[in-house]
Amino acid sequence: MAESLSKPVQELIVTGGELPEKYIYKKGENAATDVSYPPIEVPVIDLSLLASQSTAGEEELGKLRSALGSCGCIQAINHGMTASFLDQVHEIGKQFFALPIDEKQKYSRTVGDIEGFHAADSLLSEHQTLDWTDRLFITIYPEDKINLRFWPENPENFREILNEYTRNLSLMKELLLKSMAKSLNIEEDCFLKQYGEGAMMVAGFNFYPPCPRPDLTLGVKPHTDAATITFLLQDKEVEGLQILQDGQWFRVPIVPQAILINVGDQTEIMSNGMFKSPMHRVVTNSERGRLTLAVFCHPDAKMEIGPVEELIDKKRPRLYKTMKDYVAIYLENDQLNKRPIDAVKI
Ligand SMILES: O=C(O)CCC(=O)C(=O)O
Ligand SMILES: [Fe+2]
Repeated sequence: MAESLSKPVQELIVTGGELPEKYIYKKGENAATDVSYPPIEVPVIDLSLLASQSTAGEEELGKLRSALGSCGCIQAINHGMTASFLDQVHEIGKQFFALPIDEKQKYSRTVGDIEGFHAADSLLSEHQTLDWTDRLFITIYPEDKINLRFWPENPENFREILNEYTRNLSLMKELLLKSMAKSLNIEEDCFLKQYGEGAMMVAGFNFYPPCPRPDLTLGVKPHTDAATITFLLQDKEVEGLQILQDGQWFRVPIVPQAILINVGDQTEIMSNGMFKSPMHRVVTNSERGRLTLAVFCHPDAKMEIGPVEELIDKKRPRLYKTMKDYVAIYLENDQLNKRPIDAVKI
């Protein structure tokens, strides 16, 4: 079936609580029928300590290693951004989705594009269940890959705030990738070396409108991220993210002013499985809209990525192949409903 773009969820008119069929998870699938999932305690990491040479710094590296090797995510604090700045980042997303549809559609994705405003899924197969979310997807780094045609001019400060946020995340990305390597006792540039000149950061603003039947839908279906790492600015007031651990779903509580950072498939590959790319999903709720901003970091698609040699030995044989453009492999397998990382396992 050829790709066809679906209607923004915000524009669906739901009468009498009847959802369009293609948003409904059939019984026995993964519908979120219970909102009282247990919380998962995501380790809180103080980024200002990671850079220090002190004992506290060493301890923080140990915490980082154990967190990324188990649940695959951390809540990062002391990242250098103020609470009011993070509120502004959140606000530009909220204001964009509150615009009339005609205004948002000026930035619409067209068939074949990756960037732009769109309903989260475009229908690729007749059997696919659609996510209850609308998205604005834009490349934010490096400058020469930015396509301003997809960058809203409304709200007025959108571009300025997003650029400032990008500058902060670029620094955090470097600190984290170095700290991750240091925590494994390997040379600190090991992961960064696989990045190359054309490394990219892509921002996905997700808006989840209230849904009259949270028991039948998902905001985002279960997936792992293709990225090396993902920075997630959660909604300050509305929960929704869940992580799968040992076959059970846990909700991720909101930690005010923290940035949730999770490992993506490309870090699981480069670390030869030492760090885990967590399976996660988003549930919907009937009362309040939810706005999040996920920023995905990707190495240059032309670079070869693969397990770092120092992390391969007799006890820990190589788990993944070496490849170029993992994102393309990811998309291809995801569309076939296959778990992408399995395609590059040895
Ligand atoms: O909105 C969220 O909490 C998570 C979104 C997500 O998993 C994604 O965009 O990949
Ligand atoms: Fe994700």
